Amino acid sequence: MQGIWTTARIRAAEDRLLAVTPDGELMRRAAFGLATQVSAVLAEGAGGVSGRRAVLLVGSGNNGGDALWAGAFLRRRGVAVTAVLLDPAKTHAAGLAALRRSGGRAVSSVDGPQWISRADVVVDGIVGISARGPLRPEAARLAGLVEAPVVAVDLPSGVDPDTGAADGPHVTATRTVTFGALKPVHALAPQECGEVVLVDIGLRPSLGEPDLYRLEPADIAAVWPVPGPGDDKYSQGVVGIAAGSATYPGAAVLASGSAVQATAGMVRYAGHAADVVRARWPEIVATGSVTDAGRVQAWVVGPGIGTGAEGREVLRHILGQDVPVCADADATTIIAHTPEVLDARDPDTPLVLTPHAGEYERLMGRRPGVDRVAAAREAAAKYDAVVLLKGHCTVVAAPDGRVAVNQPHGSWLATAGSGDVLTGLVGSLLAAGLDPWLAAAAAAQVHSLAGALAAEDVPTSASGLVAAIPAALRLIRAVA
Ligand SMILES: NC(=O)C1=CN([C@@H]2O[C@H](COP(=O)(O)OP(=O)(O)OC[C@H]3O[C@@H](n4cnc5c(N)ncnc54)[C@H](O)[C@@H]3O)[C@@H](O)[C@H]2O)[C@@H](O)CC1
Ligand SMILES: [K+]
Repeated sequence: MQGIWTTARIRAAEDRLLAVTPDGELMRRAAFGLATQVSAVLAEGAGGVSGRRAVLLVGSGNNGGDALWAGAFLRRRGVAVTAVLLDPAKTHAAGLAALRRSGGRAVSSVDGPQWISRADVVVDGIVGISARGPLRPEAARLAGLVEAPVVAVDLPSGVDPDTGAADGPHVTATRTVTFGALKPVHALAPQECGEVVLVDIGLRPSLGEPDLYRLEPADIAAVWPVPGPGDDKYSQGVVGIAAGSATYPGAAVLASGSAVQATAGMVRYAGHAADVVRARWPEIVATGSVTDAGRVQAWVVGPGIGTGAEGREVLRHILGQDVPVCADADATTIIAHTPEVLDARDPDTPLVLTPHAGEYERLMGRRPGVDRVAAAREAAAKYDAVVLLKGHCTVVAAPDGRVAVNQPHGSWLATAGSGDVLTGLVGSLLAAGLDPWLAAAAAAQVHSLAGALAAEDVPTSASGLVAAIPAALRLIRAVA
């Protein structure tokens, strides 16, 4: 699993490492890695390195120092380097001296525009992990003039390092070069960061346990259930799907189909869309009611069941079965409006909730806000459940504090019925006995990958998503 650390933890680790490292050594390592990446962007975008023009946007902190030192390294490779100093009196002195010694130029922000307009690459050293809030007006004005590819130092300035919030003027980078460890911004603001490159500066041993995680293909491949020689249809876990209605059978077909595609075990369906489900997926054992569905190892409940008395009874029955439950869509609304249905649940039985922002508001009485990690954690604690908070970057929080952030593959999942597919994936993994946090996080990753594969650069549908699940799993197993 890829670890991610909050800036407070990073700074504490940096302090420990700085105390045992020669002066300036960490910044030198960071700047060298940065210069290598700027050269690569020049080579790709401007067809070469020597003779190309780099402009550094330099703020008052060490982030600007990194940019200046990188500028000195770039000079050695024949790059024409101009530093635009946003706050000349507070510029990192050693970095500026190094740049000047190497033959680089420094100008004030008044002269910035003429250099920015001719740049082949712009290096964003405005602010790093110590800053909060959007770009100040002068930096925002200069950043707004940039047309060349941008390499962000540590993070795109103006984006919040710990929440990824980009709710004011900010830099949007082609590539972000970060040092020592990934910070939350890199997982939570992928569009602003562009490609993220991690430069090792020797920080890892000082860091301790991560604050957040991102599953890598190998993590998913390691836990995704595949049948072994001793398996039969029951031994791999049977998932029950309580979804859809006679009028709206779509949710039932999508959630059930997703479960069929995800794992090799058995899928049972219970509800008013049994005929439609059976016709679309003949391998499913379908009945009209949850009370005669037969034994399952996990339940998916909610999409399209309605929020009235019948839906409430279905949910209450399922929560009382002592098997893991993924409660989605209408089930979330029922829980929000009549939390006493949760009394039917044995507290030791895993529950996964999968709210989008609107359902989150119903559950918690407030919008998730900019700190989506904190929002998911709070809901997980309140409901003693794994909470999968949907969004461009899905956040999965467990009641024990573990948080995973999903890496999106485009925005193809913004399509009707996409959530039903995700629920089916979560349910089939719960039935296979996965840890519920891992099940939700792995399902979210496979879901977004399936979306990208189904779309292939043109919009897809939820049905396309269901069809692409095997391809997503094949790809994950291939790259793991
Ligand atoms: N500490 C270390 O060991 C290392 C730090 N490194 C670099 O140092 C950076 C952190 O440096 P600093 O702690 O000096 O902080 P920053 O470079 O993030 O700059 C903070 C400064 O920016 C100003 N500022 C705050 N908010 C602002 C805003 N919204 N707009 C404009 N200016 C604002 C403040 O005056 C503050 O002095 C990292 O991001 C990384 O780039 C790297 O060199 C690796 C090693
Ligand atoms: K920056």
